[in-house]
Amino acid sequence: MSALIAPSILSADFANLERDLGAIATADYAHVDVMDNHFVPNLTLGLPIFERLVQVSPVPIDAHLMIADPDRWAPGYAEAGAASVTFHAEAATAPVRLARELRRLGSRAGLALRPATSVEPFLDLLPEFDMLLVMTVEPGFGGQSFIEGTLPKIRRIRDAVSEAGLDVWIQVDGGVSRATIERAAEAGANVFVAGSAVYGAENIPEEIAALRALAEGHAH
Ligand SMILES: O=C(CO)[C@@H](O)[C@H](O)COP(=O)(O)O
Ligand SMILES: [Fe+2]
Repeated sequence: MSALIAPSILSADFANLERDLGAIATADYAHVDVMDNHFVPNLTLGLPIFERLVQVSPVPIDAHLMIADPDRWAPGYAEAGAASVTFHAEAATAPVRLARELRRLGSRAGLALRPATSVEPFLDLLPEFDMLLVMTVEPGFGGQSFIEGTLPKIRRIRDAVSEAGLDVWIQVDGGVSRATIERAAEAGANVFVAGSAVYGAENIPEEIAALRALAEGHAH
């Protein structure tokens, strides 16, 4: 499976989001972090801005919802045209019902796990999802360092997905850079979110290409 790169616009200039989406036109997705100051101690943007981002982005949008009550709010992001909507396992009341609703609305459905959340209770639900997101930092902020202790969870998901013969993508988010992406790919991740590494680079297209090449060198 090829490696997909999804730069996070959390590290973009919020006064120039259209320009900064244009800067990642060679990426596979634009990763949009929605934070509500309840599920995480930070606040970013909501549906009115998100709807415009979908309209102006040169690449499909991958929504990462760090919000309370995703059962209520997540379908709106699929209706707005997100290619993928990921909500947190810790926040959802009825994850299967919500995943089915997202798929019915035409979006891929993703389930996110904080670093300390075990995947075991969710393994039986893998067929209901298109992607599992393993947070490799505590959600809420960009620029944190990669938590190596999440690698066994990535391997566990990779093994469960392949044993079940499923095509569930594994995304990593947080602290992904040239220094860490190979270990995440080796463990089984195939979708790589990078905020500060991409937007902090001198040459953004070159950084995206370098991350993709490093990940593909270790892909399964
Ligand atoms: O979801 C989040 C943070 O909660 C991320 O998507 C960050 O935006 C990643 O930033 P870097 O760690 O790559 O700087
Ligand atoms: Fe994210």
